[in-house]
Amino acid sequence: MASYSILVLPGDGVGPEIIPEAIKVLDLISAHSNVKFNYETALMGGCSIDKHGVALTDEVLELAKKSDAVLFGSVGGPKWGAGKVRPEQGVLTLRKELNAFANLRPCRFASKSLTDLSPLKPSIIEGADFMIVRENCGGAYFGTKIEEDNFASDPWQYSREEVERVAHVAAALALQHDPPQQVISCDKANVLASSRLWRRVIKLSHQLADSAAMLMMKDPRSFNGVVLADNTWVANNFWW
Ligand SMILES: CC(C)[C@H](C(=O)O)[C@@H](O)C(=O)O
Repeated sequence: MASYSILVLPGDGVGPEIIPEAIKVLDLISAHSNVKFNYETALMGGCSIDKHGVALTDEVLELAKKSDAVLFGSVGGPKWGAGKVRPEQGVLTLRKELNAFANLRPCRFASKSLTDLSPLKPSIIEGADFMIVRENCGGAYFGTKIEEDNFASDPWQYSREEVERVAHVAAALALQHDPPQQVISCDKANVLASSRLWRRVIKLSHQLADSAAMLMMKDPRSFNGVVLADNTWVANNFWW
């Protein structure tokens, strides 16, 4: 029987509520297959700040590196604010240190009965089924920041290699379907140099992010397939 170690980081807020449900699903998979999961639980985020003064301790980072997978809930909350030590530092460090450069965010309804819960009308949202592939280790989140009293900067940078590797993930997902699904790359190439690099590297169909966001609300089914976007506001704001 194959056995995998999973580091469980429930985090803050809704995390401790949803993670036990996710573990029930994993246990069910385990009960019906030849796979066994071994869980170890640790702190990350605001709960770690409360106990250790940092969002992610070196010990937990080491555990994450040694594990086969990390199951993470959520971090942050008004209690911790946006001071020098922030819960979000935990998840950003994990993404970078584990090189988790492709963040998959599905947009689909597991059951038709759930469409009534959407803020969009069922007639608009029914049948929407796309996967947002968010680049997860670059862009303005990770450039070397300058933070002074009267000046601040977050360089929004990408290398060709960073764009290529996430584009390969998007393409691999699209190619799992027969015929292959469309891949739409969303950017701000009318303003950002880094977006124009994306367009030079990725020869696909492109959409400006602002019009894409509007179309996603108006006609989400037209995005069915794979939607690729960079790490910063583009993909983060598509997540609804
Ligand atoms: C917790 C935070 C750093 C994170 C992000 O902005 O990437 C979250 O909002 C998300 O979208 O996964």
